[in-house]
Amino acid sequence: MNANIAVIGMGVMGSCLALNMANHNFKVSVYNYTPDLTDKFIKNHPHKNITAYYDIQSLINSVARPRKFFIMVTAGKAVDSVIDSLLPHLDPDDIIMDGGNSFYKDTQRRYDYVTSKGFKYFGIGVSGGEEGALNGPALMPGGNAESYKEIQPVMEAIAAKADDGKPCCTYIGEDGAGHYVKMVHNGIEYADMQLIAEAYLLLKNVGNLSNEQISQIFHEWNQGELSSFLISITADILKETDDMAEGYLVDKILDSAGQKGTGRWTSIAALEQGVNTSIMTSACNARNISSFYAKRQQFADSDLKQTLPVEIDENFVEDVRRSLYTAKIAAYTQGFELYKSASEIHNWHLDLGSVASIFRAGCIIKAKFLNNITNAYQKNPNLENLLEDDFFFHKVQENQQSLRKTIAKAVSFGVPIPAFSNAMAYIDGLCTKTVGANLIQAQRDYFGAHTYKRIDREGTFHHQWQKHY
Ligand SMILES: NC(=O)C1=CN([C@@H]2O[C@H](COP(=O)(O)OP(=O)(O)OC[C@H]3O[C@@H](n4cnc5c(N)ncnc54)[C@H](OP(=O)(O)O)[C@@H]3O)[C@@H](O)[C@H]2O)C=CC1
Ligand SMILES: O=C(CO)[C@H](O)[C@H](O)COP(=O)(O)O
Repeated sequence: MNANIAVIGMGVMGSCLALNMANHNFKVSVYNYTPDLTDKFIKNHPHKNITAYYDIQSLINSVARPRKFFIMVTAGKAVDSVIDSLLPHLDPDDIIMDGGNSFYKDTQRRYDYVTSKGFKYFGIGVSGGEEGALNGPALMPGGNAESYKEIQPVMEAIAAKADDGKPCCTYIGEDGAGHYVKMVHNGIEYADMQLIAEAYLLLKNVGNLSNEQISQIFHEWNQGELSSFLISITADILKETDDMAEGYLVDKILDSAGQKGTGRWTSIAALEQGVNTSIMTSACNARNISSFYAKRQQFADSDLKQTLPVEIDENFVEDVRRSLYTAKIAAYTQGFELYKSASEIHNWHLDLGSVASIFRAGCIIKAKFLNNITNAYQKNPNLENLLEDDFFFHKVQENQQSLRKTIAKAVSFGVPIPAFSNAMAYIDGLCTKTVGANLIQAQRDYFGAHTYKRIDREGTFHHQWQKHY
């Protein structure tokens, strides 16, 4: 068979992507380094456009030139190992693609390595989970620009389609750009999920609402400006009854969340770049503190926490909704600031409007709201901060009092809401002329002669600080 493409890695994502390609009439060769997974896949999903191979040489021989290999294996050493197994057998201009959640610096290294051998390399961000991989994910390809035309037909065919029919796939930029964009997508995903979890906690613990009531609230929110995949699945999750015992499943799930690393990488990249992604970082930290489950139970049983009474008025649920929307705007603003900074540092020329537009369908953070972000960057591709766009400026102006009220109630009641709080602190930090950094400058100059800058004249100065006490 002269296949159009080979998919390597028959795990959850690789097998679904292979089926998606085959369903779009591409001839697909599939391979997994352990044969059992390949056998299982072929047995469960026989398809006229899919052929399985059990040795790498036969797999390579089966693909039409320039050959295209889509690797979908566990991120890390497995990717290097698959690349090394391919390289000795390739012809010039053959293309290796890595669709896993690889760290973008690994992708930059692999891009240089594979390109130096005369072949082409793409790091492709894939989002949408199992369902997206099968029926249409959002795809973020980064790599050799001149070879993009070779992979574009298959990528655009399998990608999700937004409401305007456009594929949720666009060439992102050179080397690690695609994986960088996916990494920050996941950072935003962490923030979105944490904000939703905080809204849930407030409705449950402060509002004293039942799972059924909260599910209905999320379902209603999903009909309006908060409409998104994550809000819709939250409404479903809260309504789900346990299949092993009485009651709701969500109440039986351990209150402790793990993480594979992409959210943490986003925060580290942001700190390296000097960009504030406090809402994403607070989401990572919230997962961290959730994992100290036993310690939290111990402290909760002590009377260390002292709270204040809270009055709930009839606007409480609407205030939580407005808080969630405002904080979500702040989280995306931080994410897109990070993209802008990375684009300048790495010379990627990221088209932020296109990035927002490919998140409109297929991916985990897909949301109605992404149309507004796309519009903002279409109006002004050089927008420095999303809050400078009229739409977002007015939304934050209209809704922020709700966020202030909600945070005050949560703090009084002792409900931890780090993402909401960081969103407010970010907005206030941006909108405040004096943030206390004059004192920080003075302290640095006092203890380390680091010098300081003045408001009334150019230059840097050092002062002989006196001990007054
Ligand atoms: N699941 C999701 O929702 C999403 C996942 N991703 C990313 O996609 C990638 C794959 O994820 P997923 O399909 O969920 O993971 P799975 O665990 O289902 O599959 C992993 C695959 O990698 C193979 N593999 C593991 N080690 C090696 C190795 N040393 N050499 C060759 N192949 C190896 C496995 O083969 P075997 O089982 O035989 O060891 C299997 O085919 C990851 O990078 C993940 O982060 C991206 C977006 C969404
Ligand atoms: O990439 C994804 C979705 O976009 C994956 O689901 C990702 O693995 C989720 O990250 P984590 O396990 O750290 O929550």
